[in-house]
Amino acid sequence: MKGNPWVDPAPFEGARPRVPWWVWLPGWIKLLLAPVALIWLAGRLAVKLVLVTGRYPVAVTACLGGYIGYRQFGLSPLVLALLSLVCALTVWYGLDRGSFLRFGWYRVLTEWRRLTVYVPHWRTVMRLAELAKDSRGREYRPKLRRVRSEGWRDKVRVRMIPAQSPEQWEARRDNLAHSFNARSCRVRVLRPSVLELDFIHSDPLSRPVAVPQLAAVGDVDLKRVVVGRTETGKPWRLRLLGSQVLVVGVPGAGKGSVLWSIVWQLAPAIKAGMVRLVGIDPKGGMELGQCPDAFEKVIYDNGPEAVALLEEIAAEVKERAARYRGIRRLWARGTGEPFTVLIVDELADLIAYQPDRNLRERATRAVQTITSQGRAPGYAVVGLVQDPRKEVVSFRHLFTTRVALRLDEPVQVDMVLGDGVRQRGAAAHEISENTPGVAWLKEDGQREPERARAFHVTDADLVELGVYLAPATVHEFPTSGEGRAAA
Ligand SMILES: Nc1ncnc2c1ncn2[C@@H]1O[C@H](COP(=O)(O)OP(=O)(O)OP(=O)(O)O)[C@@H](O)[C@H]1O
Repeated sequence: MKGNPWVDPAPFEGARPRVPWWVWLPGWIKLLLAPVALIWLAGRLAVKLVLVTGRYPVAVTACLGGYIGYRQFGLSPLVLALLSLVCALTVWYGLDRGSFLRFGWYRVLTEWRRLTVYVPHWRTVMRLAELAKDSRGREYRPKLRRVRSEGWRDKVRVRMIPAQSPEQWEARRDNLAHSFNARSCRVRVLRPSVLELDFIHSDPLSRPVAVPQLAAVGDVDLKRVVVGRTETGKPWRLRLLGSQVLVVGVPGAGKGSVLWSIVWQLAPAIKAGMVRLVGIDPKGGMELGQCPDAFEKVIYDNGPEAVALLEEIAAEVKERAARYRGIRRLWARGTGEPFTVLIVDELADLIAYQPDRNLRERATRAVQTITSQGRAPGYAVVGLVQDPRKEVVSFRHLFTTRVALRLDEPVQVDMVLGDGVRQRGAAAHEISENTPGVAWLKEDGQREPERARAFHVTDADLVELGVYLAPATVHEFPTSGEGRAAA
């Protein structure tokens, strides 16, 4: 026999079976601990049952009610009760659709989506999206908390794992949206380590929002001027008193509708003399010329006249601020002086594209004075811009309310709304061309951006506005002699 027939076996590479620690305890200790373990298990089961009932109240009530009804009364009364329930729900839907959806349908939808979409796929998606982590043989997985469906979106609360940051979730918004069959996903931070994900299924702002009736009396809250509707169905309230507003959007994005929605809502106050509008439209009056009666003064170019108007307002701001000093901190209607809104249709034409350097610098200085000092003495600027580049509006930070309508590039969203706002879901560059007037809004001091659509102010509405604001023509009453002669 040649050589040694013995071959070394390959080293054992299988994982050793992990056995729970209590298996090694002596039998008598196991016996002693058995009742404690049973009580602990029963407690866990009770907690689970409470959680399931809390998460699926409609399903649990329906199943339990159905079962008890069947045991007590039999099948026919149960079918009859079901039919009556369907009739009652139909009547409820017919009488008050809003409350039916909110308190009925969306609750059912919440439970359905939780059960069929989020719970079954949560673990796999977290692992594949690398949002779950393994450390020392233990898996750390983000916890799925409350789910609320509102039809057009699902709000899903999540508890992050230790050492995770919201940015990691923001970087995976698209992955999450596709994994859970949604059109898009937004990430909001609720409190430390708790996030809320919005899974968007449809656009509640796809239809234009009609302007409301013109109010007859002149009581307008200048801190909450309603200029449209937000995607949650609430009014879009724009702050004018104590704020400066910058509206940015590509041509055709609907800047005109934001502008005219503001004027529309201010109309009663303008008529009552509480608000004064001043306008500059460097595009030759294409926009503001549609309803000149709304303005006390309006200039249709970007030349010396427009600059003189800006300087006149800047001087007024300084003069009024000097008078208010030590007396009041913010304009109020009790002062008897009108609140002034300066509307500039294409701000860049005045402060960036103006070829005359002297005029450009004077205009820039005046606009800076009004925006930086006009808050307290009751002056608001509504500046509309197509191009948000830095050199175009170098003092964007002086505008405390920014409105981003449809934009071309993601970087423009950061320029308008500020750094990090796009990551929180404000995708103004993704607004569809088919929904002009839809915008992302951000006010200083408010963390989360909001999505809204301005009222659709049609040409017919502008005619109505013009008639409403036109100075009353006073016809001389015929004297009795003339009256008789005419007769
Ligand atoms: N809120 C809105 N709802 C529905 N349609 C709108 C809305 N706003 C604007 N539109 C429609 O979109 C088109 C472009 O609107 P608009 O002229 O206001 O855009 P713009 O941004 O002012 O454009 P430009 O910069 O060229 O003046 C118009 O046909 C208008 O009817």
